[in-house]
Amino acid sequence: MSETYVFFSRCEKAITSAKSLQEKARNYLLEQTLDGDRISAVRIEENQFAAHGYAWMATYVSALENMLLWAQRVDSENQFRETECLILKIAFGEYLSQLSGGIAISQVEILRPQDLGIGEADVLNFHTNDVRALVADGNTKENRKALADLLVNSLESKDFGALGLGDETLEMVRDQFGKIADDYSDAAHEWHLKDELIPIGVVEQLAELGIFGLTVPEEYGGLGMGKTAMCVVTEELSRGYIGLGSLGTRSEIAAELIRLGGTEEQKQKWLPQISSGEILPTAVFTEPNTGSDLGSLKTRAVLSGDCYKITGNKTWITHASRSDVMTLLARTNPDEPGYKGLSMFIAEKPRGNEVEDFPAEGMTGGEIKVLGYRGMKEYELGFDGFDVKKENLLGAEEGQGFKQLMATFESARIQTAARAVGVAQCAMELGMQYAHDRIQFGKSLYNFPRVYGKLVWMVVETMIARQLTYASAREKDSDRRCDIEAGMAKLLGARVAWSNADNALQIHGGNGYAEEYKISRVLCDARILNIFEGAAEIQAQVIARGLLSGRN
Ligand SMILES: Cc1cc2nc3c(=O)[nH]c(=O)nc-3n(C[C@H](O)[C@H](O)[C@H](O)COP(=O)(O)OP(=O)(O)OC[C@H]3O[C@@H](n4cnc5c(N)ncnc54)[C@H](O)[C@@H]3O)c2cc1C
Repeated sequence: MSETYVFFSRCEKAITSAKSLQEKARNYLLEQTLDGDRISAVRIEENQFAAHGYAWMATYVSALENMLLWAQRVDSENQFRETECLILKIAFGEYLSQLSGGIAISQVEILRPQDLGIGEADVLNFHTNDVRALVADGNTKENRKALADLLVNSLESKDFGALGLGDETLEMVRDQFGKIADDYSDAAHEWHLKDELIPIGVVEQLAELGIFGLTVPEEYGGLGMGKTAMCVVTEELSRGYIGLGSLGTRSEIAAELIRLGGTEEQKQKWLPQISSGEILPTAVFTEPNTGSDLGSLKTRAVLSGDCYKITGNKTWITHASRSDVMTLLARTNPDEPGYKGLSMFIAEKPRGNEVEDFPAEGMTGGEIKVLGYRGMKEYELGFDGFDVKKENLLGAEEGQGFKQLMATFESARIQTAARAVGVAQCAMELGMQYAHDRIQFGKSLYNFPRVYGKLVWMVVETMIARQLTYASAREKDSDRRCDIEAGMAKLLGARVAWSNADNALQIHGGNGYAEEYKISRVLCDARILNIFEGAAEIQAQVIARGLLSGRN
């Protein structure tokens, strides 16, 4: 029996133990939250810390499962080298330890086993010989040092462990977009510092490469690629700059909305123009008093002749000025205060110009200055009798807006998870470069265990977040429901991006705090990932509810 085989089979058995632990937590939570045979929303909220902690626990277990699948795939391609072996060892050692020792669901909230009704005996049962062996030979100082030695030239070789994409086309796509990301890396920092829009020439270049229609079916003018390709492109562009990786986000949302919820006529009309990048969409959902609880939004749409008149306020609208069409969620039925009264519109608007950001009748707007995630700019918008043609009601049916939007959440979250992985990789690479260049106490920072230890963990955890993201994309590509998987990828990815950025800045010392250094920007860029596309608490809620109701 080969050593690799023994290792994999040990990982498999540890996953079985982790799943038993997860099952104990689930049973405990069901006891707390079941009202008859239904899960009670009120009781979930009363037990929110435990419920969200359970979501995190399940995310860790899924992460381990997907890491093992990754390793097996890589091994089948004869690419399971010492680097991949150490990544797997450290990942298993650390996450298994945290499962029974405590998971930081935020910097100030540590989930302990007892919070989920898991007693000492259960923890002892979890610590099987296999789990103990993996922890003992997991995130150890020897393994961290060995991996740090193997990664010493990674910035030149761009080899931070085999990705296991298993597809030559995807590898080529990755190379192509990776080069673009590298080419614009310096310019992007200038756009950020000057708080400028990404130059339109760059948008046009990316449009020509098809990023706006990547996943749109070919019959509607897109490239007809899967969500896995979307992840690869998004990750690489975001590694250069989150703004580049986010240019396609609103096109992806609009295209999904129209593809899944539009009439055939709407698909024929809008999808080709979105795919080519001829029109840039913006997503207009959030309101000043309504963010996470979108179902209660207030902006009204009243039918008057051939048009709906839109009245109300929206906020946090990305790329709003330089866009040509808004996917706009508004209330068509005032007697229905919940999500059932909402409808989605494909609202045309003129693009902003040098004189006016919003040269449209019935529409005003103002820029919101932000810490990071610049390059497209954020706006608050006011609508006062703004006209939207009746034919632009999505699906030609009122009251479907929230459902239509929910149907796009999986894809949007997978795309955001990929952005997070790109930002995490960027932070790690910046930290590694600085650690090599900076000499203190007569040697480069990379030589200190507390410095390479941070970097090694960044490499490992970025790979974990990446594999979870690819796994959710594969689920989506197989047409399976994957709201839980997408939520897990987004939840973990956002944390990894933030912790990588924070720790890479730490490695930069004082210089990291200077605007001149890219890591200062990456820290600000990374922070948003835990807030938009569903804040971390909302993702945890979705995951917990889904798992408690028996979906996985
Ligand atoms: C840079 C940026 C770009 C954006 N782009 C767009 C865009 O293009 N289009 C658009 O429509 N919107 C956009 N948004 C809005 C974004 O989607 C919202 O900020 C997000 O949904 C959170 O809503 P909120 O800010 O109102 O926070 P709130 O809903 O007020 O929540 C604040 C915090 O409270 C906590 N919280 C909320 N609900 C719960 C709960 N049930 N349980 C426990 N904790 C909870 C969370 O920690 C959350 O972060 C953007 C936001 C930003 C900052």
